[in-house]
This record gives sequence, C-alpha cells and structure tokens, in this order.
Amino acid sequence: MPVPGASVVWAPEGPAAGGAAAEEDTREHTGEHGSALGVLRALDSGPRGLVEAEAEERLARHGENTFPGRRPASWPRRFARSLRDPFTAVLLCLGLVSAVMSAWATSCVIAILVTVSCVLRSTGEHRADRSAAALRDMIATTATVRRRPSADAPPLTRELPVDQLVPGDVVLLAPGDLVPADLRLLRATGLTVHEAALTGESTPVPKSPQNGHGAEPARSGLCFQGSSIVSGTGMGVVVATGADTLLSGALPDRDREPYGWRRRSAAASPFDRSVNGIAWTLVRFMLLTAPLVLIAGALLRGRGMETLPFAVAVAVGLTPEMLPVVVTTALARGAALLARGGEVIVRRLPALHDLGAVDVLCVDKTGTLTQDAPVVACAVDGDGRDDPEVLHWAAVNALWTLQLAELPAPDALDEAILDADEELGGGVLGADSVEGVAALPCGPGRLVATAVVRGPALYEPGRAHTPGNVRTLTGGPAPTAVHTLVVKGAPEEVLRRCTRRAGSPLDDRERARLGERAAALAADGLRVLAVAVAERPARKRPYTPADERDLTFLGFVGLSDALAPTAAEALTALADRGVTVKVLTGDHPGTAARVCRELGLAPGEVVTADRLDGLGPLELARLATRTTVFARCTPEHKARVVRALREGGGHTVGFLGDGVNDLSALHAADVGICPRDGVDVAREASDVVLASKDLTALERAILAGRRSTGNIAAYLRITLSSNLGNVIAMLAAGLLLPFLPMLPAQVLVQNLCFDAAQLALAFDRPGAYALRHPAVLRPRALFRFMTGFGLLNAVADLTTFGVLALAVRSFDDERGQAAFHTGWFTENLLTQALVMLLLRSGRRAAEGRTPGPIRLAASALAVLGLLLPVSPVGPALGMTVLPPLYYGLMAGVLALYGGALVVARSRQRG
Ligand SMILES: Nc1ncnc2c1ncn2[C@@H]1O[C@H](COP(=O)(O)OP(=O)(O)OP(=O)(O)O)[C@@H](O)[C@H]1O
Repeated sequence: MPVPGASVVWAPEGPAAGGAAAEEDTREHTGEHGSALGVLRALDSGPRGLVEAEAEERLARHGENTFPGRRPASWPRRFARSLRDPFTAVLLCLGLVSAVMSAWATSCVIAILVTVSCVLRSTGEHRADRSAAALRDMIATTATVRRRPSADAPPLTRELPVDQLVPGDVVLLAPGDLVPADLRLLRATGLTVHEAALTGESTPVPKSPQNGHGAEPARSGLCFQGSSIVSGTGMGVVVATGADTLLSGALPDRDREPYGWRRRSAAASPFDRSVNGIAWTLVRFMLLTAPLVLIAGALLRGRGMETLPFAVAVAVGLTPEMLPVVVTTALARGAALLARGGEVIVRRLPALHDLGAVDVLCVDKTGTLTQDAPVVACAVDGDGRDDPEVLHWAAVNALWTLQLAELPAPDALDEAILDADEELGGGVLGADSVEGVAALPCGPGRLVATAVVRGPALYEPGRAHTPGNVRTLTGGPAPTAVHTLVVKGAPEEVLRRCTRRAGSPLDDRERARLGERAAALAADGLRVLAVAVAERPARKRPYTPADERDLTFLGFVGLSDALAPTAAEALTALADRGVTVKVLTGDHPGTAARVCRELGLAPGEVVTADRLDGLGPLELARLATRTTVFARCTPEHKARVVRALREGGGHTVGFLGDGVNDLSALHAADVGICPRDGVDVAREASDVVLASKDLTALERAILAGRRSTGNIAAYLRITLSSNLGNVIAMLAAGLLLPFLPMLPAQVLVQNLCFDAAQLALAFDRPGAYALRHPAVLRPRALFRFMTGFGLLNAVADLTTFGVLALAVRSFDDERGQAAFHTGWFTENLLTQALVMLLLRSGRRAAEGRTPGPIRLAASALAVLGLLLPVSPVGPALGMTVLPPLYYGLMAGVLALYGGALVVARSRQRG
C-alpha cells in the first residue's frame, strides 16, 4: 500500500509506462508533507531508520516487496497460456473443422493430443519456473538498510533481502545498486540514475533531494523501483513497495513470447531466430497442407469433403506438436544440471540455448581476467624516481573521495592505495591529516576522481614537509584560506588537465614524455594512475569537473593486479570450443595487452576506443571483427562493439562483465553473463550468473547450452523427416489407392505414440562432435535434412506397400484394407524406432552409448508397433492380425532402410 502523505508525484512519460496507465499511476500524496522531513514524519520514520519490531509489523501489514510479475502463475492460467502456442492453435483449428464436419473420431484424438501436449508443457514450465525461482533466490539482491534494534539503540546499517523492505525503511544507495522500492531521496551526492525500465530513456538522470515546484523538481527527488544507480551515492526513505510501486502499476503483465518466455529486448534473440523461426515456418506449411490434400483429392479422384478428416490427419501428422515441450524440458534440464553443480545460474531459460550458440565472447578485464585485487607496486615522479608523496596525495584523494561521496566501500584501487599508504605509516603528510571539502568520484566514462581538501598542497619536490617548512606550489607563503584539488586517474586524462610540473610549466613535449612513461609502466602489466594537485582560493560554491584544470603533475602510482587463477585455462578451452574471445576494457591499452599476453591471448593491435567514435556501422563491424582488445572503453563503447559484432558481423555475442560500466554491453549482448559478486545491477541485467569466479564454469555452461540445442535439433531432425516421409507416403497412397491408406484415428494414435517416444530426445547426450562448435539451429540445413531423409522415409513406406501387396494380396474387401492399415501402422512405428536410434546424432555416428531413455523409448515404439494390432485395442482401431510373411519381408525392408540411413547420414552436409 502506498503510505498516505509519502508517495510519488511524478509519472514517467516513456513507452513502458506512458499514456493512461501512467496517468492512473501518478500518485498524488505529497501535499503538505513535501519536504524530506515531512515525508519521514508522515511515514512515522526518521533519518535513523525504523525500529526492527515496527518494521516486522509493517511487513505483515504491507506484505513482501515482490514485483507482481515475479509471482508464479496459477495452474489454469498456465494451461491457458500453453494453448497460445502456434502448433496448439493450428491443432485446435483442425479439431474444430473436424467437429463441424462431424468427424468426431478425428476431433476427439486431436483434443487428446492438445490436452496431453498442454498438460506436459504446463507441468514442464511449472517445474522450470519453480527451479528458476529457486535459482533467483540463490542470487537474490539485497538493499543496504538503516534500522534500529530498539527505539533507544543506535542505528545499524545492514544488508536486507529486498523483499523484506517496508515503507518507512531508510535505504542507502551506491553505484551498481538497483533501486529496491520507490524511494523519496533524503540526501544525495552526485547521484545519477538509469531509469530506462520506466521511461525508455537510456541516459542517466541526475537526482537530488531538493523538492521544488512542478513536476521536474519533484521527479528529481524520487527514485523508482526498477531503476539503477549509475554514479554517486544517496539515502532515501521507502514510500511504496511491492504492487504499489510505480513499476508494478505501469508495466502490463508479462509480455510473453509464443513459448511463454519473456523477450529481453526488442531485437530478436538467437532463440527467437532459430527455434521460433522454424516453428512458424512449419505452421505455415501445415496450414497449406490440408487445403492441398483436399484440392488434390478433388482433382485426381473426384473426391469431395469426405477427404477432410484425412486431410486434417495429414496436416496434424506434419506437426511437431511436442516441440514446445521438448524445448522447455531440454533447456530446463540443462539449467537444473548446471545449478546443481552450484556453478552457473541461468536466469532466462532461452539464454541457455543462446549460450550454446555464442561464437564471440566479449569480456572486461578487471575482475574477470584479473582478480580485481590490486596492490601498489610503485609510486614514482615524472622521472621514474620513487616518490612517497605521490602515494600520499593519491591516498588523500582516495580517503576523501570515499568519505565525502559516501561510497559504501572503497573501490579496489582506492583500497590498495590506502593500504599502501598505511604501510608507510601515514607518510609525510598522513592521508587523514587534511580535512576534506568536496569529492567528485570517477564513474562510468569518467576516468578521474577528485577530492578537494582544506589547506595548501604542501608540495615542494625533494623535500620532506613539516608544518614548519610549508610552501605552496608556486613557492609563495601558504595562504590561510586555500583549497587543494587532488586529482588522480587515467594518465592521459590527468595529463590533459595539467599545466605545470614541479614548479615549471608543462608543455606538449613534456606531456608526451610523461605519457610514454605511463605507457612503459602499463606495458609491465601495471594499472597506472597519474596524480596531480591544484590550489584554489577557498570557496563555498560547489566544485564541478570544470574545476579540474591548471593542475600540477606529481607522478604515477602503478598497481599490479594478479591474473584470475583459471582465466588462462578458460580462454584456451573456449578457443578450442570455437569461441573467439575479445577484451573490452576501460583500462590502459598497454595494461590490457600485457594481461592478454600473459593469459596466452594474442592481443594483436590494441584499439583505443576513441577510434570508434567517427566510424559508421560497417567500418565498426569490420574493426570489431578483426580486433581482439579494445582499451579505454566507456560503457557506450563496449555496447557499440557488442552491437557491431551482432548486427554487422553476424555473430552471436556473449558479454561477461561485473561492473556498472558493463551494464549497456550486458543489455546489448545476445547473452549477458555476470559473476555472482558483480554489482546488483549487472547481475539483474544478465541472463546467466556465474556462481564462482571460476571462468572454466563458463565453458561448462556453454557446453550445457550446446547439449540442449543438440537435443532440440535431434528432435526436429527426427520428427520432421519422419513426419514428412509419412505425409508424402500418405498423399501418394491416398491418391493412388481407391481406399484411405490409414484411418484418421490410426494416424492420430500413431502420432501420439511418436510424440511420447520423442520426448525422450530431451534427455539425450549429444556426442562430443556436437559440442565442439557453437550450436546453432540452421533452418536451411534442417529443412534440407528433412527433405532428404523424409524422401528416404517415404521410399521405405512405399516399399512397405509393395511388401503388403505381396503378403496380403487383395485389398478389395474390408479385411484386406484393415491388413494394409495395420501393416503400415506397424512399419511406421518400427521405422520411427530405427530413426530415433540412428539419426539422433546428425552426421556423426553416435559417440558413446545411446542413453537409456532413448533406448527405452525406441524399444517401446517397436513393441507397440508389433503388439498393438494383436492386442484387444487393435480391433477397436480397425486393425487386424497380419500374415507371418509380412514380418519376414518387413525385417528385410527395415535392414535395408537402416543401412540406407547410416550411409545417407555419413554423406549428409551440415
Ligand atoms: N578509484 C579511481 N580513482 C581514479 N581513477 C580511477 C579509479 N578507478 C578507475 N579509474 C580510472 O578509470 C579507468 C577505467 O576504469 P573502469 O573501472 O572503467 O575500467 P577498468 O576497471 O579499468 O577495466 P574493466 O573495464 O576491464 O573493468 C581506470 O583504468 C583508471 O584509469
């Protein structure tokens, strides 16, 4: 429930929440409680947070803070959703037509087919949803909350599962956090928020707690669930949770794909392109089949609407109606096996298919290829001499950026600098001996961090400084009211802002020389930060990046960052599996190149991302394809390279990154991958989460994806080729014979048997060959396979007709026709069993043993084919006992067919 007097004034205007829905969701509760304190009071809260007991009571009253879209769907709803599948829709249409024409047997069997398929599918999806929810819980995001154990106890700041948040909770925000509920800001420092989920706007929006008049200022004082913190920090009070948040109200129910999975972005994913693409092509084919059979019957045999049940049966015979079930089962099983290993969590099922198709993997460097545990290796002046003061000023910067920007934890570089400075005993200056005034932290696309401290820079080269010998940078006496800007960051960015060095001017030549020195440090694999300072008369006006100029260069700090232990092994394994790895980093080109070399990845020419700025899509795609390492990437550069590889290069691209600066690329990739300890927002944007830092887990996930795709491909190969073969034979027989070659009910029962048996293919274990390359379902290759093997299957069927002619002799009476129907039914089930055993692995012979479920399913088919006609069900289905000669001849046909399948498979392309 929104709390009176505390909610939101602004309604977003973007596509996700526009129009009437947004208007409806505009909450007008601020009224006289407009100020931050007023809102806190209205919520019966305070800056020190809620008391735990009160929070518990509120949780009981307001319910958990869960997004309604995340709640599991009810059974009836799930069942209704499975009816929305294209194959089911076609089957239902055919059933309806049959019912209208009073072909009751046909419509009954179709109804059974649809029910079985929908029950199997909703059960499969229910299981998949349940395990996905369990997986989500494993990586549930938390919020940093301030609460008090009791009314008089001091507040404690702790991590709380997001679903436990209640209105009135005081929440702290930092870069990379997801906004956990709708919040009213109480405090903010340089806070920018990504609100694309609500407004579609991709540029971060600045936020501040000031509450002005009109819509804009009020909007800037609010942060909404579903948005994420890009830079800066803040503190806010929860004003709405769960279903009451703006996001819940604005978004419609899950925008579902035919297979019930939500699309991540407007662009078609590899899953959409292959599985859905194939499905829709087949649907069109099926819709054409029935009218064609009717027309052919009318033209060649002068038959009328009495052919309709047969035409319907033929169209149904072509349908791979179990495709959605097989796809769900194969993917869910792959994802569950990965999760059971505790290594990889697949957050969106189709992403497992897409992971198997990935042929280019882009990774960031820091924290992925390296450990992101930097250690200071050197602090030197511009001439390469050790200079502890450089480290001290870097530490002053780190300390005050951390404190004033209220970052919850220092970034790894700052932490290393503070540790190193502490080891030096606080050094000449002592990092905490100066008082901080302001901080401008670095963030995505901003490669410098500035801290402003009170007092002069205390810098004079080569001298130890004590309060007694304080001199200013310019050598004059220390003024009393001075602020010092301490800047550290990427060498080229800092040097660009420097005009002096140790008391002398810094010209372009000297700047270039210093740049080379930084490059030399980077070539040793060090992460390099330049440090500079500037004095300004003390002032009250806030500092902005425009003040970062006319700096005096001090020196460089070099930090070493050890390689991730399994990175080299993982890169080799990925290369062996046909995945090209590219590195997109915000770091220095030299550092990136060295790290790649140490990992055995030839960096080639390292491209600095500013070269991308002027390039058109084609040139960019070409450059992206031939380049292995891009350095100094902003978040947008990373996303552009990923998009260029996808759209221009035709690759299926995975992106592995852990930081806020990787967010756009995670969204842009076909598959976004994030380590479990990546920032919340990166994890939330990714499809696959690596539970450990072990990169080799990624290779295993890719293999699981390929296995699932291999199983789906095997199902499609087998089903489509045998279905087509049957349809061709049925058409030929239907047109040549004076009687129907198989009764509609027999066709449909046979279909039911095929469907049940083919489900086993979701449990196949494709051979090693199928895992060697990215697994892509290629519709063309598939349709080629279907045609070739379908024709072969039809030949086997037509030969069976010959066998039946020999064994049964006369088809003039009902007995003879029943024998024909039975003989063909038996042959179909036997050939289907054979096809399942021989075609499951595509071109290659099966490597290793055929898995149990497939052997069992094939045997069951064969036994059914042989025994059903002689069982009590046989006569009910219009079947009869066949002469022994038939079985003898049939064995010969099967042997020939099996041999032909093996030969054709070994010659087949693709
Ligand atoms: N705390 C910091 N203080 C000053 N400069 C920093 C700080 N953190 C990063 N930088 C500068 O910004 C650059 C880019 O950092 P960013 O975090 O975007 O990428 P990265 O961590 O170097 O690499 P990757 O993209 O591989 O994760 C760094 O190379 C460094 O020069």
